[in-house]
Amino acid sequence: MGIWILNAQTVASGNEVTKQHIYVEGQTIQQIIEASDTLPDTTGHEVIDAAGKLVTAGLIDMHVHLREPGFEYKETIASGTRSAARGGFTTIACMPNTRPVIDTVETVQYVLNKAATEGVVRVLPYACITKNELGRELTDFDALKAAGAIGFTDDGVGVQNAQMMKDAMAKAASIGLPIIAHCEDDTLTVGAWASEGAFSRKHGLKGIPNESEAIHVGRDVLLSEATGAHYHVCHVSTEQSVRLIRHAKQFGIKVTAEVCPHHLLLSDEDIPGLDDANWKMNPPLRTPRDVQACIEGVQDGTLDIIVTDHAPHSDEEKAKGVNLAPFGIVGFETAFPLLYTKFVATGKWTLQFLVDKMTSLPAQVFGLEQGWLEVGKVADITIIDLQKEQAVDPADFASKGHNTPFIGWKLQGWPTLTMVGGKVVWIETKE
Ligand SMILES: NC(=O)N[C@@H](CC(=O)O)C(=O)O
Ligand SMILES: [Zn+2]
Ligand SMILES: [Zn+2]
Repeated sequence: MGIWILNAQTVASGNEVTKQHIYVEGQTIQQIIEASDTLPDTTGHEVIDAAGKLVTAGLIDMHVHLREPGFEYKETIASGTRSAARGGFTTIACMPNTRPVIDTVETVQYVLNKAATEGVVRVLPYACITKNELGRELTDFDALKAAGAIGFTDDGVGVQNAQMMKDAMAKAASIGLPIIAHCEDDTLTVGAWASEGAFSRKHGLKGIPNESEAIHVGRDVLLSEATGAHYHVCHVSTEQSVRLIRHAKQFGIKVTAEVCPHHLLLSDEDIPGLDDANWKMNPPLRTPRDVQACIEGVQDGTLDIIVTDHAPHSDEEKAKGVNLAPFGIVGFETAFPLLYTKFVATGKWTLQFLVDKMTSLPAQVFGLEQGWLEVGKVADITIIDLQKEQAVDPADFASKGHNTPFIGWKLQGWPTLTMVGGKVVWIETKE
């Protein structure tokens, strides 16, 4: 007994879709056939009617915060993976800035065990570059890799010391895992939460300058060149970083990069004022010129993939005001609709371009086997209603976090079903 997904609209090329029937048995896609008037014999099988809907490989998000262990009031592996499933994601890579941080074999195993027992999508853990993310001493990369870590990052903070980063890259290169870098020079960002730009000037705030990010990018592409490490840049937000990454790629340096939907869609000039911390995230919303540079970076491949940096915080924390509230916004449940509505429905990107940025390209960058809707591949599948229009309402989120600046945005392209390894883990129920 298997599952037939009938009349699926799958991405052919560009904006073209093909109508296909997909047969899943066990954990695998067993058959994909061109849809004709005669339906396949589905006797004895489960049937999912996908007529009129887009069917893609499950979305992949390589930068998320699940908050467990330690910050279960913000999110758990159970709630975070449900939120991911609702956003159409089937594989997610989680950041180690938990409490305790993920810097030991035991903590990596804790995340993997929780994900296996309580999670509904695939969870790939990153481990810290330095113990406690303090930047003083490298973690045991060999042991962490053996425990299941897929890369190393001190996300939440930048690695301030160049020698430490060089040692980390040399070690990572020797065991074939990437360094995933939150790029921020602390000496340039103290006491600031908004970008240096029209908003910070208007309100007389100290601004976070673009160099605080780009200085690390520049340093680290050189360290990547020197060590041969795969260097992946987190949440790129500035024109200067895009330029440096583009340049490094031209020299054959093994650098890849990610960008978040909010850095492609919002600038500091959109921040409504000083009383809503849902506009506070790290890196901050930059100037319109940076937004444009990030869009161009995505379009020419400088920025390889799109990630959410899903960073849930409690309503109480976010209500503390812009100075005291923590940095971060949720992302799983709005990412695809935002990008589809603002870039594909407007004709700027093709459907194929967006889907690749969220499926096969992250798979390629990180060497994952998921990410393709093909016979013989694992049945991680997302069904999306491109016509359905709905306003963003955080009350609908499966995430414990409601911290989004996109409240009320009318969007199209909402996921309706998510399948992981042949098992439906989320399905839209009609209200
Ligand atoms: N992005 C954020 O604003 N916050 C992240 C940390 C991070 O991604 O640097 C968090 O952990 O809350
Ligand atoms: Zn970060
Ligand atoms: Zn992050």
